[in-house]
Amino acid sequence: MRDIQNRTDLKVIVELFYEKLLSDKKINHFFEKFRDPKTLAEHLDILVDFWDNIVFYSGTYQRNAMASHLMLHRGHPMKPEHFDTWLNHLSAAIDKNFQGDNCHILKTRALSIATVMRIKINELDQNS
Ligand code: HEM
Repeated sequence: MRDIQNRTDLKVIVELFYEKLLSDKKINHFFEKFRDPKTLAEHLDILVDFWDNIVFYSGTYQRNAMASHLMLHRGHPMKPEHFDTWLNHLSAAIDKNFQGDNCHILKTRALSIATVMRIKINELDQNS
């Protein structure tokens, strides 16, 4: 198996990742709007930009992912088990087709961003 090399590879990963998220009852209530193919396609393009920026320093993602999730949490509370499920599906989607340093970078960054997100959500809950 080869390593993640470009945006096409990242697209393969996010497509499989979202198939997994949408078919898992433990987490799919967050993702219902992405059952619409056009909404999903637009979102996956944003995710490819996000990971392209992290793995290949492309400068393609200039939005605020943290703020989106803090807003999401108000309507759909994000619990520790949701983060575990999310991370497990991401790892599985990578491992299906790829292995190597870039896979490791992507997984490590996902875990560290998820950890910061959980801390910020916790702070938000304590201050409300
Ligand atoms: C429990 C875990 C998570 C859930 C349930 C979740 C769910 C979602 C949902 C529903 C959206 C769409 C928000 C919207 O457009 O209204 C979204 C966007 C996004 N998520 Fe997550 N997420 C989780 C964790 C993460 C983590 C850990 C990362 C990064 C490592 C991440 C990266 C992103 C990015 C980049 C977007 C696009 C934000 C934008 O529009 O710029 N997510 N997420």
